[in-house]
Amino acid sequence: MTGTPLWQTWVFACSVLIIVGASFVFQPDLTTQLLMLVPSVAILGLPHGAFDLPIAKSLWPLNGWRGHARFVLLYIGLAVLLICIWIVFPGPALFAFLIYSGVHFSGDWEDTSGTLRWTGGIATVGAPALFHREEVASIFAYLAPEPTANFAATLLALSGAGALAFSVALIAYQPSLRTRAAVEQGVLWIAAACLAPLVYFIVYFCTLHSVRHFTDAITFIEHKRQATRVAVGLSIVTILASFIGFAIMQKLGADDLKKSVLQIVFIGLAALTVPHMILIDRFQRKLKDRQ
Ligand SMILES: CC1=C(/C=C/C(C)=C/C=C/C(C)=C/C=O)C(C)(C)CCC1
Ligand SMILES: [Fe+2]
Repeated sequence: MTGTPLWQTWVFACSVLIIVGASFVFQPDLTTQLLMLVPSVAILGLPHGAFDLPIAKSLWPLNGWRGHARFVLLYIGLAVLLICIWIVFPGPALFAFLIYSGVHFSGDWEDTSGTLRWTGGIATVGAPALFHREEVASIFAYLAPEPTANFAATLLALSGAGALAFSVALIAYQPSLRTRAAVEQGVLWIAAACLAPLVYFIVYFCTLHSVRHFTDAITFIEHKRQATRVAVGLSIVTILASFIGFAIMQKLGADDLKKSVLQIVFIGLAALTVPHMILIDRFQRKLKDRQ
């Protein structure tokens, strides 16, 4: 976005530096990565989704409680529909989710040249697959049949390689592209290379994507206090629910249960992010029209 504050780049770069430093002494296994993922996304990631209702209000007139209820029902209904679609067609659903996520994340570099915007979008999902293809494939295998999961991870790795080569060439030959976006994407690649895929995702999602969305949303929505209270409340409920869920999971120690909890976390996240992505993309278009 035009006038994106520079402190956001610093927050991201410093977070990556600290986490990469910490990863030399502590390399978490998948269960620990999940234990880190849920509260981090709840504390730093979800608030950007919790602003969706006020954002919707700035886009459409949601009159009275009926208007609000209609929006919430549509939002949750769409998420439930997507969970059903995922259960019936897990393979195509995973592909659609990855493509839509890349498009959504490319919005983080909306104020930059078209090409760097797209290399950034592809890098967000392709970079971890390029360096840790096997690990990404095994996470995807919780979400879709194994051959599809493998294929998706390989395709992501190839797209990541393409995006990396293309952006390096672009930045080398076009000095005008040596912008803040180029620095952020460089940091993103370092994070993806050095960190486990989920840890990389936590750092990118929480300290760049979410911070950027959150700052834009808070600038434009009305009733900031009320919206912030809803966002904090939602995060607290999610944190409590996830801790209780994990405590039960650890106690029971059942392998199948662990798998189903993983599926609930990822498919639930995927389903909730689709109505969020549609809304945010509309919101970003509106912001662009205003400028
Ligand atoms: C599961 C998974 C990945 C993809 C996550 C995605 C695609 C998340 C999208 C979230 C969205 C779109 C949030 C919107 O605000 C990675 C990074 C490849 C690493 C391996 C595990
Ligand atoms: Fe988002």
